[in-house]
Amino acid sequence: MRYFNKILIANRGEIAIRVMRGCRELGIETVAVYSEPDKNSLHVKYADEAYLAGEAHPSKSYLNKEKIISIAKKCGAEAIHPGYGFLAENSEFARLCDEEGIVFIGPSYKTIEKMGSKLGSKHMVSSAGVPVLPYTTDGVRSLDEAKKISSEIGYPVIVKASAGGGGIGMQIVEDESGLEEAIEKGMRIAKSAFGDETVFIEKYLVKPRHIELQVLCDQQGNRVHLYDRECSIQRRHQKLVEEAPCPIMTDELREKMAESALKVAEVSGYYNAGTVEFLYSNGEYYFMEMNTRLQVEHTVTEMVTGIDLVKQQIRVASGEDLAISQDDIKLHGHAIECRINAEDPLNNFSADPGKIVRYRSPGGPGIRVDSGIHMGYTIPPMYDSMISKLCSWGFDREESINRMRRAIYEYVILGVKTTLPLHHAIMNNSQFIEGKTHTHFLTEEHVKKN
Ligand SMILES: Nc1ncc2cc(-c3cccc4ccccc34)c(N3CC[C@@H](N)C3)nc2n1
Ligand SMILES: [Ca+2]
Repeated sequence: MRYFNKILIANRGEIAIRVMRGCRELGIETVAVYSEPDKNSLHVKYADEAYLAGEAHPSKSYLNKEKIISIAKKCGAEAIHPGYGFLAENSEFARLCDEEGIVFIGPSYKTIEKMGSKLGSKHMVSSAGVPVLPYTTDGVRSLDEAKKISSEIGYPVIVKASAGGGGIGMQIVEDESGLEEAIEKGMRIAKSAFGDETVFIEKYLVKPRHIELQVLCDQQGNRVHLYDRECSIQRRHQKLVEEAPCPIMTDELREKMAESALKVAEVSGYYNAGTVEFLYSNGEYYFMEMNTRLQVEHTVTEMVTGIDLVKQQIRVASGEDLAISQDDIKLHGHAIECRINAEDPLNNFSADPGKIVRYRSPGGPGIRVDSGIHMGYTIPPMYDSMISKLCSWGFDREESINRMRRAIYEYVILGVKTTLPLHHAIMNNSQFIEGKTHTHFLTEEHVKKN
């Protein structure tokens, strides 16, 4: 079954190739869009057709909604897959696609808009009984009110941007004396980063774990979950290592979190693939936000369930019923993903673009490499520094760690500095091996000592 004749992939790098692979397996023609510096990149070579979207700066190319839609219309693409980042969670782009009669492969623009507000989505899910941390339901409107609510919540508290993402603008407040400045700073950053200064306050959890549930819904109200992922090893809110399933998950906790995730999908009228993010601490979990896109780390979920999320996205976007029921989805083994970034971990992770002069990717049992690079490729400086995702699957967590160690040893990328040495250290770190990861794992000295 083809679902569509032609799909335009409005992205670049590894995720553009990943989506094109799903299309190719379904016999669907692929259209790439590219910026000037990307004209010789792999995703352009891989596609059946390719069109120049514009200059290097994303606003002129990968974020140029009108240009992308006009290319889709000109080449007869019936649908657009946005990947992640760029326009993936841009409700205006999804609305424009609807208006032009082009299928946006993702949820409705109304759902994207609803879940884009941290405050709005908290209200919606908490009234449906999904656990959330105590928070200022109407955002912060006055300092006095904020002081009153923060003392009720109990310090430490955290100030967050409602329209925000990726932890931008977050301010931790240890006691009331720091509240006013934190609110002012949070509002200023929220205004400049998201054009919306709304901030809210919630209870701050010290060293929580980041556990997220993958959901997949069709347009007829059928919804399934594809289990959990743990993404606690982050640096400046950039995930570095993700794994499935979560190492500390119990059957009881999983059942409750999956039920909550499906409830979030239900009340938000969600369809297509989505991820519900929770923070976990001391046996309790709390809804954080819902990501209305296919995520970078969808790979580990695919490896432990055997389900191709991109092909399922395409299927439900065409209006078909879900082809799988909850009983069809079984967890098998354990998978880990290491994000390989062209950054220097010993120089504050500063980006290190440049030409790849030696490249050999690993392989063998249980290894998956999703990358957009090749020998001789020059990594451009103006895009995200992630150049490859190294994934390993094992019968259990221990085997998946051993295979990841082997793959890191085999992986040769010369010409740019990368995070490979950091991943080597993490995969040999006793705390990680015991599954005791939390969100401040990387900030603690022990990783550097290894
Ligand atoms: N109420 C409350 N308490 C502790 C938190 C701690 C973090 C956090 C901060 C730094 C690294 C993290 C890694 C995994 C999961 C969470 C974090 C956090 N976020 C939100 C955005 C995400 N990238 C990090 N929100 C938090 N919220
Ligand atoms: Ca998010």
